Amino acid sequence: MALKLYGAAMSPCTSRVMTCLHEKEADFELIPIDLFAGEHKQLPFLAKNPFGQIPALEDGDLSLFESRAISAYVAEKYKEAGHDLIRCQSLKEAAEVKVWMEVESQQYHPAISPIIFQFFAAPLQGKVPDQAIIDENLEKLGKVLDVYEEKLSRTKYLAGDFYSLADLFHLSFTYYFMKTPCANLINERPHVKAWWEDISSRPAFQKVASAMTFGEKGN
Ligand SMILES: N[C@@H](CCC(=O)N[C@@H](CSO)C(=O)NCC(=O)O)C(=O)O
Repeated sequence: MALKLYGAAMSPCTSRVMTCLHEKEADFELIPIDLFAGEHKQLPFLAKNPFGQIPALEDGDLSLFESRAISAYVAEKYKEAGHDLIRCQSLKEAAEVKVWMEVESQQYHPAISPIIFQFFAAPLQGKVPDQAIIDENLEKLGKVLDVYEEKLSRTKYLAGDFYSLADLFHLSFTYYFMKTPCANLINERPHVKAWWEDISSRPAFQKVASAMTFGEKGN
């Protein structure tokens, strides 16, 4: 039975889950939730995520929210299909994947998401991007990327010489980041730039990126 993913194709958190579903060749249906109409802040959606944020996933009687947890569930459920994202054959490799999934959530995301908000969400609320917030978070993100540059000079991907869920977690917010005037923060770091070009060219993400139209005409 097809999984039901409630969200919006342009939303980076929904795109994170869709990328994982495509890597696992899982059958799913995207059920649009209209953020602009505030559908995510009302029932029935609130019964799927009490925090009123997309995405949420339903798999039979199982209902999940939090894009990273949903992605980890999908990667585990479909571990025999598509690309191995969690390295469950190797305790050590799986542990490295867990480290870098946390690094994305605890170090990378808190620095990059305010920048994405300023460039893509604030204008939708009639505000101009706040340069002080952008600059403060660019400095934080630069420090995180310095760590990535060193690690990626030793391994092709973050957890090792294999693409994993840890790399995948970075795709959707970084995709929008590369559309801002700050893209040089990635491009001026050669190993990070090569990593980004490699992971963002994967077919599973290319399928998702074509619908990630935040900030384009009419959105
Ligand atoms: N930690 C959660 C964050 C979800 C989120 O911010 N969702 C956004 C859209 S994706 O950028 C959202 O629902 N924004 C509307 C709102 O917060 O009201 C996750 O990873 O699923």
